[in-house]
Amino acid sequence: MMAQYETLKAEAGDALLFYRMGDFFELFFDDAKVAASCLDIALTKRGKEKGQDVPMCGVPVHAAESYLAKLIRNGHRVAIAEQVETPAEAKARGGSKALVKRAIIRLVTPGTLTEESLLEAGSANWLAAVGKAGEDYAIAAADISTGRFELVACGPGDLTAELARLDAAEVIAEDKVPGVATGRGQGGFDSVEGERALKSRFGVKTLDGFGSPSRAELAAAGGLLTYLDATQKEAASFLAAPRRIERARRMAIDPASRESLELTRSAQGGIKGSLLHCIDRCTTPGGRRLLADDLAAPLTDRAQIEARLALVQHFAEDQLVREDARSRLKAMPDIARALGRIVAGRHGPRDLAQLRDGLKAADELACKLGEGERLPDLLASLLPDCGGHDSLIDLFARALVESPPLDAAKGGAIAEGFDAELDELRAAAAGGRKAIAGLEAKYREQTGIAALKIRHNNVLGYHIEVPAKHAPKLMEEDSGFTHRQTMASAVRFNSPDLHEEARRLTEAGGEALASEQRHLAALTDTAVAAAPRIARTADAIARIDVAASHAARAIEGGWTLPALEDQPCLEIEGGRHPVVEAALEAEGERFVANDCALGPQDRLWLITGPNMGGKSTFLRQVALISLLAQCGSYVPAAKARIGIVDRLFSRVGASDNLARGRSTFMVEMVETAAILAQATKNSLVILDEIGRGTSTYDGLAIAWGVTEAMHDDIQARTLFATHYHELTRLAERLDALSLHHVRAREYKGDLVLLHEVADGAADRSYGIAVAKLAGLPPKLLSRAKAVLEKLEEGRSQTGGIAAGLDALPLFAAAPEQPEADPLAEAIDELDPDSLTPREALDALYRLKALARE
Ligand SMILES: Nc1ncnc2c1ncn2[C@@H]1O[C@H](COP(=O)(O)OP(=O)(O)OP(=O)(O)O)[C@@H](O)[C@H]1O
Repeated sequence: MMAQYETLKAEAGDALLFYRMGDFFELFFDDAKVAASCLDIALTKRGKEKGQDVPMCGVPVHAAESYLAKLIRNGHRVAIAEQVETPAEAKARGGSKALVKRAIIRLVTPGTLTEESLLEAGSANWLAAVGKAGEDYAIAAADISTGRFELVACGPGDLTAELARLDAAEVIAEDKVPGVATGRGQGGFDSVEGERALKSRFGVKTLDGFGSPSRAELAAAGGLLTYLDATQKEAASFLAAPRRIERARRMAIDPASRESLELTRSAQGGIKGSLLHCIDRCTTPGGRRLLADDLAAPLTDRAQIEARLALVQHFAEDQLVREDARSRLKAMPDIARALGRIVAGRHGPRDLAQLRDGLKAADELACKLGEGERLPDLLASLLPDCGGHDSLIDLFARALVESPPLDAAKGGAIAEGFDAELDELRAAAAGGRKAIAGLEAKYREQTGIAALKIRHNNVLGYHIEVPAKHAPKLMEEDSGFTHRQTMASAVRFNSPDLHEEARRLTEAGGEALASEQRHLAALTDTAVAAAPRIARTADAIARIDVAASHAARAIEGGWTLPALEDQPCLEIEGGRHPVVEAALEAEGERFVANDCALGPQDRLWLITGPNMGGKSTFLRQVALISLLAQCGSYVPAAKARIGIVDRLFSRVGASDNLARGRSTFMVEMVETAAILAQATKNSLVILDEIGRGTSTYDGLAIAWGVTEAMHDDIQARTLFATHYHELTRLAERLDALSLHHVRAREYKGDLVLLHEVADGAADRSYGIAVAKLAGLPPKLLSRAKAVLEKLEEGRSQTGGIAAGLDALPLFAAAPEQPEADPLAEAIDELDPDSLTPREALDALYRLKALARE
């Protein structure tokens, strides 16, 4: 057995090996130690290897899924080694000592799950493979729980952003990829292999239909498909045809910006407190997954965005349509995930019934939605995808009982009347059960033992059981009963009649079960054959759900339909931060709405004001409103006109993140450098106190430089919140920069924060007033005030830290013209092709002389 174990373990590599032994999966050696501590189960030992105890632990097969879930969540991969023959087969093959054959039937990894219990209903579960060809990178991503398959080409610099968008459960690559934590794949990361694998999986002769993927994309697809084959073994995995994602048609958001805007996860790491949680009013898990996708990748194509918005408007403006659609959606099963399990062969009869019910509901929803007049184009294009499954629905409706069992093992999934032969077998089995009940009554009467029972167990099958004290009667030779087993308090018997009835019953039952299995297999085949179409239906339903969710959220929050523009403008009236507003509402407080107006003439807002005044909130709300609009959602504002944003950057100064122990001044600078390198005229940049994580002089100098660069070179729409009041001097010189502040008032010695954004710079910083709000001791505060007065006195005498800046040649930011270089000019004038050897030698002497000068 150990030899067999070693072979399988070698195949499993770094995955934990679940070695099937009877009703348990056992783990040995280091695997056992790792699993026992992760699962908090007992570590025991079994036998010896080279004189040492062999550590062992095990989990029962029937409960294996929950243990698997825990291991996977903790970052482990698990190889499942099953018995692939029965002990009887092993005996027949190799005698009584023969070892049952085992084989790894699946490698369970975070990115290749299909089981309901191992997945989160509302999030996609991506496996991403990184491919490379020359300097080009690409990602092939698959979610086999729903069949989605994407190819994305990207440069080395965009890779992390793209992986952050996917938020993959597992990332694999052939070699280490800079800046990305990846697992080892199973090879196949080359374009030739990728092309072959794609062609063979989708049965096509050319890849033109998939938009002719690049070499890097093919390499990624090759690695991905090889990994799926290696982990899924014999089981199929469902993949729709690959979709090539054009990055240019999505808003680029780098990982740091995603984090700082808390799009799909809050700063604490949970979904609560994130934008996604705040806007999600989806009623289906598929809708919820698509909403998360949409938020992670807002569009940049105006027509596409407007098409989505028109669908939301359709639902927003008609309460009846919206509510009817939402209540229908709410009752729909998750057909995408059911399909994933069916194709993988890890399903039960209930999954087939989910398809039946889901597809029927989808069809009915489509009919209902189709009744409306003047349907939005997007809806008109989605409706046909919702239907077309009539024959499958009809077949499944006839074949399956209303609510079939999870598991096919005990039968009872196929409906009565579907197959006359099956009905007969079932009737025979039922007759058998009745006959046995009749026998029980008959024997009680015959023996006069009221406590006589006919029971069933796996060892004896059907048998007669009487309390021990009555046993002698049945033991008599001519009693007609045969003794089978004596226990402490009861004795068990058989009888020829019972034996005969039991045989008939078992036979009929067994045949009925086999017949059910055949029907279920045929239904499964039908579903698998229709998989691509069913997946399209699931996609269409998800899109409808997302639109209805946006509409419901908009009505709930009084949101508005944004207008989109191709020019880089950004005009928001009465904008609100949806997450902060919801948090305030929960405490019975009111959010103060604010306006923002950025355009080519006024594209950089410098915002000052007291701590806690609402600067960060304002910055983020502007970013979130733009992002929501480009996802195709209404926005929390009274009015919004949004010029399409190609890239969104959000940076928070170092000290804001120090609590999490992640950000340092260095990271802040690296990120600022990234913005300067990547932002364009059409980007939206949000800088929250950049430069404050270092000494005042250095910080101000950097903030100053960044402001100038954003204004003069990048020219992106920018909001910059800062405590460096000295920066406000830039307003005099930079045309497209304007000053704003969050308002505060001191009332009877206390600070009142108004959270209103107003024009002009803040008059003072109110730092000490905020410290008072925070409850610093009065003695300390009066000392701080005294120090401040001294400092301010000093500032008025010397001009403060920004003294001397007025003398700075601000507009000499461009490097000065270098002095003319006669030597370079002389070399430049030479035309080597037209020189004779003699002239060339002369030229050389001339140049040497020039160099000496
Ligand atoms: N528009 C608003 N209406 C009502 N309350 C608000 C508003 N904006 C912010 N607040 C409240 O003020 C708190 C602080 O806001 P925020 O973090 O944006 O301030 P800040 O000016 O960036 O502060 P700091 O300079 O210390 O980082 C928020 O948590 C919120 O409770």
